[in-house]
Amino acid sequence: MRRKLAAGNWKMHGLAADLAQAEALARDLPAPAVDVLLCPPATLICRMAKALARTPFAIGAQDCHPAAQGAHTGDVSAAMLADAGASHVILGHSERRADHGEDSALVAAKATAAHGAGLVAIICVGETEAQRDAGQTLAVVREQLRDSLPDGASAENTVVAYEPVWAIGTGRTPTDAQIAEVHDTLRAALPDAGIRLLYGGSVKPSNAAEIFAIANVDGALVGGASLKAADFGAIIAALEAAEG
Ligand SMILES: O=C[C@H](O)COP(=O)(O)O
Repeated sequence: MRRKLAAGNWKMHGLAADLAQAEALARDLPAPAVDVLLCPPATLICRMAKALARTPFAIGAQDCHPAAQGAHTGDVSAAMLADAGASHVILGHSERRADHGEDSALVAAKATAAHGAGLVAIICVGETEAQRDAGQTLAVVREQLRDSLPDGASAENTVVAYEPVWAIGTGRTPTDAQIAEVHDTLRAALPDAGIRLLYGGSVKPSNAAEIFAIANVDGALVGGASLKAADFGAIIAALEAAEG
């Protein structure tokens, strides 16, 4: 059985003062029945790792460079993230694919680097609205998954997140049937039955229970609602209830 995972992606939000949100969450949920991961901006990884050191909460990063080191101004390697206290790294988020022109081959190279540094790679896939309207959703996510997963991907080192681009930060979500269709498709294509499959895109306290009841949804990658301890705590509680 796959243990459920609630992952919060703070994106480019968060200053030192916001660490209080993470500390409040850890105080309110001293022993969550699901795995909980917080992915702050790189500037806060070290401090958040220290603040949450004696809690069950894991800390993740939002990207890494595929190389171990070198002349790559502004980039951060997987080993540096691990050194700072991260255990996970989000890769191939649609915002990076769009903003930085990252393709799936680069995502796979980054995932290989993450695995080499002992990090769990959270690999994101998802269709645009135009691709969904054109009936291409399943083909798009299958191709992204095939090309983004590195050799050696396993339950221990990889998580996959399905994030429809049009649902991110919009308040819109796919229907339960649409989520189920994509998750069933991804599940069938994964090389290891233990790899967890998260849904991401406008998950909030009011829709979390419904989404977590869908087969093959092993948790969520939460953006905006992970910034407030109360909202993320409510989503974690919904996931715990779904875990039964
Ligand atoms: O990584 C998280 C996703 O992009 C979802 O963001 P959102 O919950 O703000 O829609």
